[in-house]
Amino acid sequence: MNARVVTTGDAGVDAAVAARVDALDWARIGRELDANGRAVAAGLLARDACEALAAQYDDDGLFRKRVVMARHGYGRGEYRYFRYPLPDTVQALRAAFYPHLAPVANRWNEAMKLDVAYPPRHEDFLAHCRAAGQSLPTPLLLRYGQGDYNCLHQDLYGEHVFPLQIAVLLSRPGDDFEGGEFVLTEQRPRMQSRVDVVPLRQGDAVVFAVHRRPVAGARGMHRVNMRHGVSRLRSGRRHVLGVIFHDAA
Ligand SMILES: O=C(O)CCC(=O)C(=O)O
Ligand SMILES: [Fe+2]
Repeated sequence: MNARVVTTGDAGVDAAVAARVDALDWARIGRELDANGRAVAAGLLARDACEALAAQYDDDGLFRKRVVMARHGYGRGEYRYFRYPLPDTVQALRAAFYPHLAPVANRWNEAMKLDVAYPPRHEDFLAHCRAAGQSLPTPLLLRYGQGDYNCLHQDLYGEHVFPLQIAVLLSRPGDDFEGGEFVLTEQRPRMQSRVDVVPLRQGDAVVFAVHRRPVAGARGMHRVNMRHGVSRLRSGRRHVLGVIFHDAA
């Protein structure tokens, strides 16, 4: 955990989340990310933690910006970007996931012949973002109601991009909402796009590619372009926590 970012101070929350993230099967997650551009960490957050996070949506003081998706053609539903300092759980997740994902990101960039290397600590990567004018926090909470959806997109906020991000489903599919599936699409060179529906339960985290990832083909490595979104909710209400590792300009 870094000392630079001031949090609201529950060291127990930070330590428990960090321990849980460190205990994930990172070899499996790395293999699945390489193979499919996404991997699921099941049961990352307990039900009470999910409900506490979802309830934060109405706490105006926690956020720097609210986006009503329909106003921008992004979909239907809304989301809010947290302000710094991030709530403990969000800060702990961001700081704990990054060091496990940086080696995957570096491997991908090497495979794609992209001349960018990510430092081992998130705080050092954020310093690069800030030096390029990207200093606004990007972690967000999303809220969807009946009929809402999130169009396919990529969360790019400037020159500096960390190629993986996570989303944690905070609501219970089948109980709190119906529909609202997390989907990824993969656009391959000179081919039609492929869709991947990622089934999630409450508390599951999906780690996924933000924009480009390397895929081994018959004639060597090529880049595919990824997008993610959410299919229409048929009923109920769905909350998600999104953790993006680069900051925004
Ligand atoms: O609601 C979702 O599952 C998708 C959230 C999303 O687009 C994000 O976290 O960047
Ligand atoms: Fe997104």
